[in-house]
Amino acid sequence: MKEVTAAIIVRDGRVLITQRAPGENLAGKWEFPGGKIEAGETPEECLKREIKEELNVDIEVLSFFGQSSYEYDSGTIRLKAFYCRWIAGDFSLRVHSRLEWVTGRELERYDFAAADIPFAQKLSSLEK
Ligand SMILES: Nc1nc2c([nH]c(=O)n2[C@H]2C[C@H](O)[C@@H](COP(=O)(O)OP(=O)(O)OP(=O)(O)O)O2)c(=O)[nH]1
Ligand SMILES: [Mg+2]
Repeated sequence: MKEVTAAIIVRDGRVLITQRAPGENLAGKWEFPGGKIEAGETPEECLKREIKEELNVDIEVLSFFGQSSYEYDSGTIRLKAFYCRWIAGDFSLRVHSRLEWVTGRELERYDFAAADIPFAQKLSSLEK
């Protein structure tokens, strides 16, 4: 099982979502940025490293948001999401094709990776 972390970065009432690039697994799907936990890493360490690698910003990991598992054809993943706060740096796209800051209601319009759908639903219900 792949253990993957995802960042729920909220700023001014909007959450950051990113689109997976062409040629990647799940290309074109939207996700909460993050990646696979490496040996010896805590989920929090993984998330800070991944967000720096992928978006070139520093974050603080605040609290656990939720966990989801999904059996893709490519294998089963367990996704752990954390509320995070941007600390420093300008967002730049290093592995994704797009990023958007969206409200809970707007989340419903995006085609999320299957493992992310429960998170998108939870965020949109928190806003209602
Ligand atoms: N980062 C991330 N991955 C997700 C999400 N939802 C989801 O199904 N995945 C899947 C896609 C991948 O098959 C797997 C690992 O994600 P990844 O491709 O971001 O891993 P990584 O950043 O470590 O990248 P790499 O070193 O393998 O290239 O998890 C999500 O919200 N965030
Ligand atoms: Mg990633």
